[in-house]
Amino acid sequence: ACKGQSSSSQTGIVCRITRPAILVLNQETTQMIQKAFQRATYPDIKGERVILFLGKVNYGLYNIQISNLSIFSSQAELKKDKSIDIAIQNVSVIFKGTLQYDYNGRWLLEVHRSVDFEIDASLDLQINTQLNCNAGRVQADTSDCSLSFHKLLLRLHGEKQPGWIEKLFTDFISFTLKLILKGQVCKEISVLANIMANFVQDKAANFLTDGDIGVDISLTRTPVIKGSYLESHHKGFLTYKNQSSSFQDSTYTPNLLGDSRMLYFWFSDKVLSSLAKAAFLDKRLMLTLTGDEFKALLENKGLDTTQGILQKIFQISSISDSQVVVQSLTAPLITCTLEGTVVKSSVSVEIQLLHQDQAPTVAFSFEESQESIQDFLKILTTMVGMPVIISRLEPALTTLLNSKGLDLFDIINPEVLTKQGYLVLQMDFGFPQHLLQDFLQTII
Ligand SMILES: CCc1cc(Oc2ccnc(N(Cc3cccc(OC(F)(F)C(F)F)c3)C[C@@H](O)C(F)(F)F)n2)ccc1Cl
Repeated sequence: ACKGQSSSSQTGIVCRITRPAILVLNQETTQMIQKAFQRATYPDIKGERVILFLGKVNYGLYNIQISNLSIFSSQAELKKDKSIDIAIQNVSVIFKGTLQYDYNGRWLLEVHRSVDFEIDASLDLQINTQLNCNAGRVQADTSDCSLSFHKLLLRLHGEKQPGWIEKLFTDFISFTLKLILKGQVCKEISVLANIMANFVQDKAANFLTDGDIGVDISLTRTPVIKGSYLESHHKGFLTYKNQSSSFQDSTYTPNLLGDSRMLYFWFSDKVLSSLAKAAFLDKRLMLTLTGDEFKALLENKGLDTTQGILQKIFQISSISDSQVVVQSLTAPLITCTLEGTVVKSSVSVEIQLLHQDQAPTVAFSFEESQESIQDFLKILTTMVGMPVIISRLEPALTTLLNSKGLDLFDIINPEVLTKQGYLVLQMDFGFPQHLLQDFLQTII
């Protein structure tokens, strides 16, 4: 998936992240950079130089470790059709280690010295991240990563050291050290960026999976970066029992979404319909009410159970040993319109009598074909059926999404808008402080 331009007729879901969201996510940048510096390893720096009056000197900086790190500020901005540019100012880091050097002194006396040092560095980082598509997954490319140093000072512990060391450090060692720092830190940034991209991809796929029902969120094109937003385009195809089904003609165009809210999700209603179809195939679209529940529902909707057809239903048996089974007979068809979401499905309602020692028997069954009770069915459906279904569906979906960790996210003022052929979710979010911390702890 993804090579070359979009086969946008295959796009079922679009995720848009706008500049306000980038600013919130940028607050997490410093933690990521700190993690990159901590993960980086700093190899020993060895060399030999001929020093005036001393002859050949062998030196080495060993066991270079970070002893502390602070980051002043960072900015992130979206560069149209190019990258997400992250600038980090005033990273100040102190390295500790041991400097060892030896040379042949006067009268061929061998001199071996080992002295602890601190290197005090302060630098800026510039990371221009490109988002690519690799086998249908988002890939972050942070190879355009540069460090610029304001300060790089060597401090030696113990008694006053000879001046030539300072010069050696300034003229040679610091050059090598800058190269090592750039190479190691930028490598770790790239590793972390791709760990994050994989985490989001896998977590997103998990969000959209329950049992045998899943959504194929492979990218259908390289993520798009504009001045005020970035967005990813996903197939949105249904996978049910590991079989994938596709659909055509989704009509996504960028002007369907705004850029004032932090997060937008565009869903073609074909995605919703295929999910409803999977739920139907998975025998999830059925509801069983006890006779008492059913009666109470009718009564608190003001229906008189002592008249007409209801009277017939409730007189035949002691209501407590009966149940009402409501189920879809066909896969529901979901379409989105300006007025709202329309669900078309034929449904059967059966009133069954429960018996001690045998399977329930059907006392009444309603299907939309019966003329005589058409009006009654209409009333029953709108006044009782729909509210009951919705009142069961909401907690079920909430439980499902919370079981995936949605409740970890601080979602602000979410809105659901339906238009002809698609549905838009738009929201702001607060990034939960601990979420990234907990995640970074899991990365060694
Ligand atoms: C769960 C949201 C979602 C993610 C999808 O798939 C992917 C895959 C890779 N990246 C993304 N991005 C969008 C996005 C926005 C908000 C949260 C989110 O994931 C998550 F945080 F909720 C969790 F799953 F980790 C993913 C990012 C993509 O847009 C970008 F920026 F990389 F280009 N989405 C497809 C549909 C839906 Cl509804």
